[in-house]
Amino acid sequence: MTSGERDGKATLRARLRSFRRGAVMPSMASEAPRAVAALGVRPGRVVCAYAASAREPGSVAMLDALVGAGYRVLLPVVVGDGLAWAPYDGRLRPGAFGLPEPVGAASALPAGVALVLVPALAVDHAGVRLGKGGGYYDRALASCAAPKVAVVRDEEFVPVLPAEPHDVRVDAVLTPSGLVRLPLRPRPPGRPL
Ligand SMILES: Nc1nc2c(c(=O)[nH]1)N(C=O)[C@@H](CNc1ccc(C(=O)N[C@@H](CCC(=O)O)C(=O)O)cc1)CN2
Ligand SMILES: Nc1ncnc2c1ncn2[C@@H]1O[C@H](COP(=O)(O)OP(=O)(O)OP(=O)(O)O)[C@@H](O)[C@H]1O
Repeated sequence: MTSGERDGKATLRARLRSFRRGAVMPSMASEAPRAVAALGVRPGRVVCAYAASAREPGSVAMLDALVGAGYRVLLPVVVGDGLAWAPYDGRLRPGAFGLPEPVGAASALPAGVALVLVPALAVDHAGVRLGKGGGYYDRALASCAAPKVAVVRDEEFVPVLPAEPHDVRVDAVLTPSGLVRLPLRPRPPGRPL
């Protein structure tokens, strides 16, 4: 990626962040457990989620609803330039970047994770995800085999985003309108939607 393309990613991130300022974020409390179940994940399995900030779709209600649906929920904890994972037990405290973090002991991503809900600023039709720019999720999920589902607002599911080789593609996108498996198959030329 050239420095121009990198600037493009940064500009896009700034625009997407300002687009969220002042907007009401969806709680995703009903959508998230429904999507996890729709992807075939049974109660009792481990689902990685995230504790949303005020400017991200998602909520504590989403985490409680996942627990209520019988999933074992893990949340990320920033450790250096990596992520560790700790169980969500109903308690959160302020962590790195002012984001809420779980209170219990954190460890490496365990084997047997059934699905990962991933925060994003935007996702494209190919499954390319634009995050906050720290590269945390790209590093943490580089060798994670579980399906990855990015959670964004409807307007943030867009046709094309800039992609780099290290960007971990997501397998689906969840918005308040529902779950869409990715990549979306391109339409044959000349065929209308
Ligand atoms: N809810 C949530 N949890 C998450 C993430 C996320 O995007 N959302 N992460 C996703 O990777 C990881 C944390 N990574 C982050 C990377 C950058 C920034 C960020 O906003 N950086 C600003 C400065 C923030 C500040 O200190 O004021 C910046 O770099 O400009 C936040 C989190 C793990 N946990
Ligand atoms: N697998 C990786 N190994 C090493 N460095 C990486 C890896 N993935 C990302 N990075 C580093 O992280 C930087 C930021 O990556 P990128 O712009 O894709 O972040 P992002 O996906 O938006 O952020 P996040 O994953 O935290 O939400 C990259 O420039 C790169 O240096």
